Amino acid sequence: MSDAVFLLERAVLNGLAGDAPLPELLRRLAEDIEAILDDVRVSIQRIDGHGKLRAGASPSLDPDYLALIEGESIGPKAGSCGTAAFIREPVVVSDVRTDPRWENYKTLGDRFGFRACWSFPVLGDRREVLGTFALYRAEPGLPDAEEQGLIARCAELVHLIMAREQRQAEIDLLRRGFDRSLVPMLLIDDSGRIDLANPALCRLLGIATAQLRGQSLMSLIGLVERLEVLEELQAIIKQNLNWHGELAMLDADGAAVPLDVMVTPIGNDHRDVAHFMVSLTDLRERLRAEAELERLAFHDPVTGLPNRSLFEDRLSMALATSRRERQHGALLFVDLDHFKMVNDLHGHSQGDALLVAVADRLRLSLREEDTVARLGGDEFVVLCSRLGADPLVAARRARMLADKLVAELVQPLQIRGHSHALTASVGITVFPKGLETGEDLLREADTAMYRAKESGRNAVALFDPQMQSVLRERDALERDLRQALQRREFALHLQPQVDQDGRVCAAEALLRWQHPERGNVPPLNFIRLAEECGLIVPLGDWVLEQVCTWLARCATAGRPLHMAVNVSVRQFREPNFLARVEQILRQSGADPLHLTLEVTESLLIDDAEASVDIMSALAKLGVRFSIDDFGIGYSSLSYLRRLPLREIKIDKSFVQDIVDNADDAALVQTMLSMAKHLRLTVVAEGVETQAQRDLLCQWGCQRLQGYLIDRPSDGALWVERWLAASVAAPP
Ligand SMILES: Nc1nc2c(ncn2[C@@H]2O[C@H](COP(=O)(O)O[C@H]3[C@@H](O)[C@H](n4cnc5c(=O)[nH]c(N)nc54)O[C@@H]3COP(=O)(O)O)[C@@H](O)[C@H]2O)c(=O)[nH]1
Repeated sequence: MSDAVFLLERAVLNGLAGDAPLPELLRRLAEDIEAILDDVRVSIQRIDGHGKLRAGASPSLDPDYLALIEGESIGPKAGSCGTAAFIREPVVVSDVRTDPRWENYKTLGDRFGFRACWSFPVLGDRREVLGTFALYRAEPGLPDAEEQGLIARCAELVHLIMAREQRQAEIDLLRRGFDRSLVPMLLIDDSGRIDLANPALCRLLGIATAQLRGQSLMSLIGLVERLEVLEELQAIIKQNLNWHGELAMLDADGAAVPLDVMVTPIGNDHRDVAHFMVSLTDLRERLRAEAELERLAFHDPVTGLPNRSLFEDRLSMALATSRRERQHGALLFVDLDHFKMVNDLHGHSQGDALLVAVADRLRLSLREEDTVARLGGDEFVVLCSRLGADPLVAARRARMLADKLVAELVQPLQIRGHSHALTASVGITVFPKGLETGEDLLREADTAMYRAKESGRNAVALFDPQMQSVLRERDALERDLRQALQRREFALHLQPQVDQDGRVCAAEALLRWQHPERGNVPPLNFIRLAEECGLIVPLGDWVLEQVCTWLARCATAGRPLHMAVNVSVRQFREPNFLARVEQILRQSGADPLHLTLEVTESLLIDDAEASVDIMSALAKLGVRFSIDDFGIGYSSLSYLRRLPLREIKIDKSFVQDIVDNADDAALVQTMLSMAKHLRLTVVAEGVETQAQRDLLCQWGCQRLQGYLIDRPSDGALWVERWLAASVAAPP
């Protein structure tokens, strides 16, 4: 018998080595066992994933019997095989007629000619049940000792066959998963050679599987990272650890593909690391999205230039570097002159296109290491580092650069069929000076830029320490200004306007600030500041309320009079300006026909459409509009025609020289003739001499205002005098 067993084993091992299919191996084994043992019928069954008995190899059992037990569930009373599979122990039944485990099948023995059935579970590597190996005997009884030995050995052979099959199935499943996975994967050996690469990886790199197999993983990694990766891999081989990191691999065209990489060492049973599983995630999309998010967060959407937040970051870095390196840099604040006019005249998309062109010009005029950013609107800033160790040299270089930028911007720009001639005002500040912050520098450059604007635009101004004290003074003035309204430090003066016969036809309200320490602060020193910090809005309301109260008082007293109030652009642009004027008129009881609002030409430059609407609404109520300081700003006849204007005021700078300067005389005459054509009343302001008055009257100027007639004086007293009829009224 032992020879027979030996032959049996050899046959099975040969079959396994020869890759014979499982059904054939099982069938051959069953036949060989039946040939060795007398009067036995062999049954080998498999257990499927649902715990059901499935046919394996049963060469001599009745096919009808096999059909009956096919698909039977395993359980505690499921015959010898079903029970053995269930309890994972041999079930040796000497007589199926009487054994309780055959209770449900007891007639089958007689019907198919067997009485004894000895069954052995076949367990897998993880002690899972793979199948059963059973011997049926026609007579009742138990196996003798020799048979038991043979049966145990045969059960092991069945185990070998089934376990190999199971392993193969698992390998096939894993391989299919590896091949079909969308995650790019590689299997490399401990020398870094690629054993397997799945199609997802081949697609990612554009390299065929055959080309990848046997290639070194290092050859796919960029040169720069190669050494680092090699060291890391050696470390994980030693320590048998996972590695997770990011690196770039080269695709078929040699382009670097950024990847998230997970390397898992695969040890064998002896815990020796022989292979590594490498799974990869393509990071391109994520990096693109991150880059886009960053671009949106730190760049201006119109020009693509860095925005304020990125610029402030670079500025503080540049400041720190300059201090460390004892070098000087400069910050240039570039503001386009009258840019709003482009938006108003040509629309916002033209304005945007112009901003893009300006950004390009600025970029092209600078060194690569310089930064140009857009802070918003028509404001650009330029940051230049390393302009020299000497602050004076740095200032000179910054000035040269600013002159170059101004000259560049003045060159006409052709945009969508329009030629734009821009000018810009540039403020410069050099750094470092002391312990100033980036915010301080921006304020300094801004202040210098305003200096440039004041000097007539299209100019460059350098911030100097003197400006610093101006800045400090400005801050102090702003603090005082904020308290001045509550402390009732403001007063309103009135200055009369007369007709050619010297009769008073109106009075202009002029604001005065009586500061307890500063004394009389002239409007020119605080109106712009009040505009910048928004205080002009409550202040303007207060002026309007005061004037309307006087208007109502004069009308009620039977001495009605026109009064003119200066309205600043900031005040006019308040969303509720129209409603506020209506409310003040209503509450005071003043007649709108007696109120004139003096606006400046800049109101017509910035957002003219909105101005037209508000002015028209107020004009419908009867309020008159006058263009103040006419002639010094941007005058466009087309605007004048579209606005509900009643009056223009010729600026005193023209009036003062009409006697001696032929050009100014000609200009004033032109203004008068234009006003006549447009049927507008003209008020000449700043009339100081009789000669000026005579000329103006001779040229047809209807109204005059100036020190010659009367100086501005306390409004309340002036009104009292007017009511007492001691001021001449028109007939
Ligand atoms: N938004 C507001 N602006 C106001 C208000 N009150 C005044 N202002 C503006 O401040 C500017 C300066 O005003 P002021 O110092 O009062 O100067 C005015 C007159 O005093 C001055 N003037 C008048 N006659 C003569 C003259 O013969 N010679 C001479 N050298 N100056 C003279 O001119 C100024 C007239 O102002 P305006 O007609 O408005 O131009 C001034 O621009 C005001 O707009 C306010 O309440 N709100």
